[in-house]
Amino acid sequence: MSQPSREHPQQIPVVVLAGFLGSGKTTLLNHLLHHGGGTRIGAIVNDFGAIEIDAMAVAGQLGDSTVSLGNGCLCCAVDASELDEYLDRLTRPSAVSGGLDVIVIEASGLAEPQELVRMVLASENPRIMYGGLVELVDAVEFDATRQRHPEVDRHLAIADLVVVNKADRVPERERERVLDLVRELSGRAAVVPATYARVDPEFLFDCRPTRERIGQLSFDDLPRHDGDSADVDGHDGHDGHMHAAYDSVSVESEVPLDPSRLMTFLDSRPEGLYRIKGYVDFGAADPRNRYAVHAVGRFLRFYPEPWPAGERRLTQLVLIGAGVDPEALGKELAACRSEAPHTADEHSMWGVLRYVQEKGEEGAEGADF
Ligand SMILES: Nc1nc2c(ncn2[C@@H]2O[C@H](COP(=O)(O)OP(=O)(O)OP(=O)(O)O)[C@@H](O)[C@H]2O)c(=O)[nH]1
Repeated sequence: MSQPSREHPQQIPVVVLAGFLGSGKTTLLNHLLHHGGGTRIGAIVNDFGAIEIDAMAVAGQLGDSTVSLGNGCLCCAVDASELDEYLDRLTRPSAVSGGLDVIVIEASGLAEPQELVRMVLASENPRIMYGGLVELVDAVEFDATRQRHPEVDRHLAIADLVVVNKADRVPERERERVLDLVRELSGRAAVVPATYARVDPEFLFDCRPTRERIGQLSFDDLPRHDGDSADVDGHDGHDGHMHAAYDSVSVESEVPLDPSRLMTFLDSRPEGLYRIKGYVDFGAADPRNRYAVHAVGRFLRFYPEPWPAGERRLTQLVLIGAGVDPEALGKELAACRSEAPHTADEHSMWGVLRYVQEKGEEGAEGADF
């Protein structure tokens, strides 16, 4: 979307990637990393939850050009000077050989995008420039998300690019309806449908020089919502933010989980438990693979993948929900630990395998968090 101008050839565009929980932000970031056509991408990954699942999912692909902001919501967890520190790290001439072409900040699914944009605009780092806001929309969940979070409309209104994702999961007429609605709400943004966030990377960053962005946001363009007294650093009351209503639980276990117990837990998960992500170790039930797990609303999928060599065998899960009892959820998950982690029961994985994607059924890029 944005490109260093001739006057500031070394300025690196910083693109903010936002969108509600599970809409496909990490999938898009991974897509860009795979299909960026040689563009050197730095990433700042922010997660809501104490275990950095998203950072793990992109780690290894970026080497020293990724930094992770850890627990909490970017718009609250750090102030502009802290963000600057991360940007400095990525833009230091020695940081990545040859330098980066673009930096992508993957916001937590509960972030307030305008706060992030403000932070980038307020950055004192002369080597960066604001490169635009990309909003991901889950086409399946869009109506329900808007109902629960009317502020989504406000987020779309300041976006530069809206990717209406999961097109594969809605019939064509429904897709067109959502696209029209998003176009109406987002005003000046380019709106593109996508499956597995496969959009042309050129939508986000220009691989060739000098295309100046038209109508780039400035502070004045950023709407201030009711009660928003944010200063330039983006510090304000956070009561109206989406994350104020959400709780997250992080669970880590060295004892493998019992597949049947976990499925009982997942099949009866409470309505408000909107998002689950992480990796599960089923121990002797499948010693070769770890299972990436994703739940978004009522959608559930497991993605088996061979344990990386030398990786500690751990289950790491982050659960995010509204109106849930984090302590009770933690206890329920703890009760899913296997009592006989070294004994395999050949039937025990059946429940899990129902939720494993068939080859060719979904995106070829597999488990993208
Ligand atoms: N069917 C389908 N699934 C998708 C698509 N895009 C992403 N997914 C799946 O949706 C789930 C969530 O995707 P992520 O990329 O992790 O979403 P996210 O926005 O980073 O999630 P949070 O970090 O929790 O906010 C994963 O299981 C993805 O594989 C799509 O276009 N179609």
